[in-house]
Amino acid sequence: MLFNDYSYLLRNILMLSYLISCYTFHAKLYKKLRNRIVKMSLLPRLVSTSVAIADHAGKLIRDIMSKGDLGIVTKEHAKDLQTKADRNAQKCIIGSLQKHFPKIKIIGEEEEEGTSDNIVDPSSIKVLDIKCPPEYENLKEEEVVVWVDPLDGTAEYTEGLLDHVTVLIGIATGGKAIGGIIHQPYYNYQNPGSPLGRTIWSTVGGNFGGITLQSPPSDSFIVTTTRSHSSSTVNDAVASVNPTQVLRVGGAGHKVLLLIEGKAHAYVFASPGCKKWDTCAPQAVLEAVGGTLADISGVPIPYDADAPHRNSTGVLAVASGVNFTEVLNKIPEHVKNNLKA
Ligand SMILES: Nc1ncnc2c1ncn2[C@@H]1O[C@H](COP(=O)(O)OS(=O)(=O)O)[C@@H](OP(=O)(O)O)[C@H]1O
Ligand SMILES: [Mg+2]
Ligand SMILES: [Mg+2]
Ligand SMILES: [Mg+2]
Repeated sequence: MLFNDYSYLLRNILMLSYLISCYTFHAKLYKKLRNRIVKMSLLPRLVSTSVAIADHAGKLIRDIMSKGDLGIVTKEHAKDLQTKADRNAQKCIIGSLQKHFPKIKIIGEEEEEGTSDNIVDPSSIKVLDIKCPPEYENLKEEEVVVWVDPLDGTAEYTEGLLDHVTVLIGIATGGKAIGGIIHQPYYNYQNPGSPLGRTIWSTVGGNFGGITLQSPPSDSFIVTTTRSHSSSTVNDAVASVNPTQVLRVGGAGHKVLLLIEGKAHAYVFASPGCKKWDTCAPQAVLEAVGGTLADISGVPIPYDADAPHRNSTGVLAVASGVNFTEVLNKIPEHVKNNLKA
């Protein structure tokens, strides 16, 4: 009896000391990671944090779809949809960015403000090997504008075209896109058993991760454009670059991923419908891999805080290795002028 009491006590002491050592180990590891994050300069810290935030927003988007009640409402017109996933993802992204970077200016697609629930936990932030170009080493929060599209490809989300959906967090300073995060919550959803979702990140002039750059075929010229918002000007612009194939898909994030993975040569959208939160992150990722994104006349898109939200002069982008000027020179003057008017 006495022996049993002792062995019981000993077992509990051993168990307790094991738990304490586990806790101490994890607390030390956590502190070490936090210190590494805190010591990083702003841009890599913002990119690392935004990767965790975008991953979390992606989980919210999948949760809402799996529960089945999308809470769809229309915004400015019948084709302009918003779901509970757009709203919840925006609240999570803005709330988390504000918590970690209180002085940066954040511009999101939806009206929702950041909330304190669903804030990304600091322990989920991984220290990524992000290169900060020397000119941004001393960047301050006050100099940064972050453009957020919490769910790019809402119409496609509601229609079950899930690989068109992305979460976009674009980082800008001095009017230029300098960092981007594109999270694709349903990447691999048609390959059961493979890990679901992926996150691509970049710093312009630095490095990128989460994707393998592939060249598009050299014996064709594949163009990607909108699937839901065509017009005669949109179609004239596409036809003018003599495509061998046209991929009509949703989302600016998704279209730029097609350019990076060698599935399309150019993204041609001669329409004033796309916004800065659609293009900032994709542009930063595309430029980091050697591609180009500008307006339909080749003029750089400005990303300052007071820039108009709408990309009223359209979008033209090419994959790495495709000559932007050659494609631009094929866009007819009437297309460029229609968008300037
Ligand atoms: N007013 C207007 N005119 C022309 N085109 C427009 C307009 N509003 C939105 N769009 C295009 O519709 C697509 C979806 O819009 P958004 O990216 O803003 O929405 S969302 O992020 O998917 O919620 C997107 O195009 P694609 O994703 O390329 O199909 C937008 O560029
Ligand atoms: Mg929208
Ligand atoms: Mg969008
Ligand atoms: Mg959106």
